[in-house]
Amino acid sequence: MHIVTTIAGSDSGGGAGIQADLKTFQELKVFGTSVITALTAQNTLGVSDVLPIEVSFVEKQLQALIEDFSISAVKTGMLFSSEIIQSIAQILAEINIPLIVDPVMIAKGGESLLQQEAIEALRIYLLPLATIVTPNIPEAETLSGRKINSLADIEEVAKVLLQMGVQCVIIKGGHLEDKCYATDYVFFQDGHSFSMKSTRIATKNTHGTGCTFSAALTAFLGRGLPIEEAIMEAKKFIQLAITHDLSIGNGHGPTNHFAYQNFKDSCEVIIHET
Ligand SMILES: Nc1ncnc2c1ncn2[C@@H]1O[C@H](COP(=O)(O)OP(=O)(O)O)[C@@H](O)[C@H]1O
Ligand SMILES: Cc1ncc(COP(=O)(O)O)c(N)n1
Repeated sequence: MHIVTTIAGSDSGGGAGIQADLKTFQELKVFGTSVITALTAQNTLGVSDVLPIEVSFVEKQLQALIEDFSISAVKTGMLFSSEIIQSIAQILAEINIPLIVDPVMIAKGGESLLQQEAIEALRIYLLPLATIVTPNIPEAETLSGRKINSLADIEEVAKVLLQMGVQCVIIKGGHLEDKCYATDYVFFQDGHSFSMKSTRIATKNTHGTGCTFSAALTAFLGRGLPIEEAIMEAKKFIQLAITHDLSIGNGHGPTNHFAYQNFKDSCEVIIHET
C-alpha cells in the first residue's frame, strides 16, 4: 500500500483542500494522510472565515506521520502563513520524498488563502524543495513577478520558476481565455517541455480543480508512475471530474472525484511536444 500525505487547509464544503485531496487519494487507491494548516468555513458560495492552526501543531502533525509511515509522495495546498511554510519546509528538507507544491493563494470566490508576506516564503523555502509546482496563471504571475499574455510569456515565467530550484513546472491554463480547450504547460529542468490540451467544459462547477489535479498527481507519483505519465494521468483525472460534475450547492460546485474510476477509458488529452 502506497502512503501519501497532503499538507493543506480544510474545506468544510468538501470540494477543495484536504477533503478533495483525501477523496482523490482514495479513488486512486493510495492511503491518504493529512496535515491540516487551517480550517475554512466554506461552501460553494465562498469562504466565510479562516482559522489558522498553530505552527507548533502543524509541525506535530507532520512529525507524527514521518515517525510512523513510509510516505511515497507529499503535496502542499493552502499553507496560509510564512511561519507555516518555513516550519514545514524545514522538516521536508530533511526527508527525501517527491514533493508537489500547489501554490494556493486565492479561492475561486476571491478570498485570500495565503497571507501576502507568505509569497516570498514560498519562493525562498518551499520551491527549491519541490519536485513539481502547479501554479494557475495568476499564481504563476505572482510567483515570477511577470505578466502572462502569450505563450512566450508562459515559457519565460516557467524559466523564472525553474531557476528557483523546482524540477518541473506545470502552468495550468484553466484561467486562459481559450473557449475550446483547457491547456496546461509542462516544463522540466533539462529543457524538455510539452503541453496537454483537453476540451474546455462549459461549467461553473470548478471548485477545487487545482487541489484535485495536484492530489491526483501526488497519488500517481506515490504509486511509482514515471513523472510524465503521472502528469498526463492526473490531467485525465481532473478532465473527467469536471466533465461529470455533480451539481452540488448553489455556487461554484465541486468536481466529481468518482468519475475517473467509472470513465477513465473515455478521456482524450492531446499532448504536444514543444
Ligand atoms: N472549464 C474547464 N474545462 C476543462 N478543464 C479545466 C477547466 N477549468 C480548469 N480546467 C483544468 O483544471 C485544472 C486546474 O486548472 P486551473 O483552473 O487553472 O487551476 P486552479 O483550480 O488552481 O485555479 C487544469 O488541469 C485545467 O486545465
Ligand atoms: C481549503 C482550501 N484550499 C484550496 C482552495 C482552492 O480551491 P479553489 O481555487 O478551487 O477555490 C480552497 N478554496 N480551499
